[in-house]
Amino acid sequence: SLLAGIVAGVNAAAIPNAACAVCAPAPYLAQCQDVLAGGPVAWGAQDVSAQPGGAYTGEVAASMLADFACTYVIVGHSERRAYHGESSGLVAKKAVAVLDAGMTPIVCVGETLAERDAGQTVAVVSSQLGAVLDLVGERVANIVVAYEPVWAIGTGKTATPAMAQEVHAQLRAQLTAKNAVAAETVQILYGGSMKPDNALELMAQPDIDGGLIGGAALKAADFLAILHAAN
Ligand SMILES: O=C[C@H](O)COP(=O)(O)O
Repeated sequence: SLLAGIVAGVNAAAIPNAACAVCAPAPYLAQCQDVLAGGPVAWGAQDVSAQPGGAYTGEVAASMLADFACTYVIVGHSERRAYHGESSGLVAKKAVAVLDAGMTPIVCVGETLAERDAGQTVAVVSSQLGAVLDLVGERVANIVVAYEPVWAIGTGKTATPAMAQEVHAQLRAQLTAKNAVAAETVQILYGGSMKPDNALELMAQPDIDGGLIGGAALKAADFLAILHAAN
């Protein structure tokens, strides 16, 4: 019913200047394909194996996600890094696996509260993004970056637009140093308690190109309100 609500809302009103996708847990991707194929809402996965194939029981290879016509795959979400011990090196391998399978990785970076308080925000996110940039090479144009301060995820605490823009500008500069042409079009999303009432101000920032929405995406009306803010 969530997918149907999103599709109905996207079809009901013109949203010419924004695009959206739903990234679902792997068991629901067939359902995403059934409901969303041929429509304006793309879909993708929340994680992937770094291995392209082989005997890795329980893992979901990028080729399997491609079988369900995923456009996007989130890699390096802070919950994967924190609860599953994923290193930036592993996240980079996952990004490459996604690209190799013809999909777009959404590469998440972000600092913890302790890291921010220690003045390490830029060093942390630069290191996380740098590991990916080192491995994807000239395919940097085909990635999406998501800045998600860990302390803002699911907490109701949102980075102020100025705080978020500061980090986004830093990430843009890092992308520019890698490939100036690609950096102009790589989307940098903000995630962390983005809601209908703060989305417009966040996305008005010059280097915030959209949102990676968690809790607010679980209500179609809120997701659609954020999409209209993006538009
Ligand atoms: O992937 C989404 C992020 O974890 C943001 O979650 P949130 O909007 O519930 O804070």
